[in-house]
Amino acid sequence: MAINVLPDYCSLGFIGPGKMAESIARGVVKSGILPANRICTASHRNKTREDVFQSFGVNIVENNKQVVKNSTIIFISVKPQIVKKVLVELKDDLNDKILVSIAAGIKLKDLQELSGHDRFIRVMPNTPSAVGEAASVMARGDGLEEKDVKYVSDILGAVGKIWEIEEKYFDAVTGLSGSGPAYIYLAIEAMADGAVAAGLTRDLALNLASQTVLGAATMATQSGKHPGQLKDDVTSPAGTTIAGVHELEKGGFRGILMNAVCAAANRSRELSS
Ligand SMILES: NC(=O)C1=CN([C@@H]2O[C@H](COP(=O)(O)OP(=O)(O)OC[C@H]3O[C@@H](n4cnc5c(N)ncnc54)[C@H](OP(=O)(O)O)[C@@H]3O)[C@@H](O)[C@H]2O)C=CC1
Ligand SMILES: O=C(O)[C@@H]1CCC=N1
Repeated sequence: MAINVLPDYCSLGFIGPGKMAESIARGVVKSGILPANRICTASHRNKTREDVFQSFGVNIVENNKQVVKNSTIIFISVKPQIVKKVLVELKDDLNDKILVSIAAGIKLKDLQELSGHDRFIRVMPNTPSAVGEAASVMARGDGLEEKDVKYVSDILGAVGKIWEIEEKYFDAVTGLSGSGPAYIYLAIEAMADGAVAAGLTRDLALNLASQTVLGAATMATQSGKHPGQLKDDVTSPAGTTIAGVHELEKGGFRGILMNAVCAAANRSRELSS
């Protein structure tokens, strides 16, 4: 897919040099939509985070206010509990900047009220942004021009897939795609553990488990078949797979995954109250 390179006057800043900011910044640089020298963040307390961002060319500036000054598009990438503090701190410097909040649970209405700024887009990304495979959603605030939304959409489109949705669905999305990579990492680790128990080396087991998840996800997105059909295609009568599926069903695998998504969605709801 061709990437729309952002215009020269666009630059990107991250308030909060954490894991999610790093994933987006890495994906952006990898995609070529914006060079690393037009991205900045400020280190907070941890020098290691500074080193991580600098290792792929991102500028480290003195403080959050400097991030705002240097950037046309600013990602608020601190923990939800810190959002209020940074917005109050930056309130007087925001002017015509485009703000993007990725904080779980914090509503557009509150972001706008806390900052006195209405050019806000709320996004729920996920960490596969780092490798160009994010699943992100966005909802726009009141004061944005169409071109502002397009810049943000182009950035998120460069690091994966992006859907614009109604804000009321954000908690469910957070429980699914925001938190979901962690569920899958657990599954990869556990499948590899099973294979190690069955005699494989750890290295081969992890490689096979990861590639199996990648292959299955690619089938689910590209084959046009329902996941139930894809599962049926793997399960031969009286074969190995149905024996494994039976164990998963006895353990309540599907119910557990549903509960995990609902629990994370509920936690997102709690963060907004
Ligand atoms: N991780 C994920 O997969 C996803 C996260 N999100 C959202 O992204 C946001 C960040 O999460 P995540 O990256 O995991 O968290 P991290 O803890 O990795 O990142 C938060 C960063 O903000 C820094 N920070 C704290 N206070 C300030 C401050 N006053 N000014 C500037 N920086 C500050 C922290 O520094 P220090 O540690 O030194 O305090 C840390 O580097 C959250 O709101 C989360 O809901 C959304 C989708 C997915
Ligand atoms: O765990 C969290 O709160 C964040 C939001 C979604 C993924 N990570």
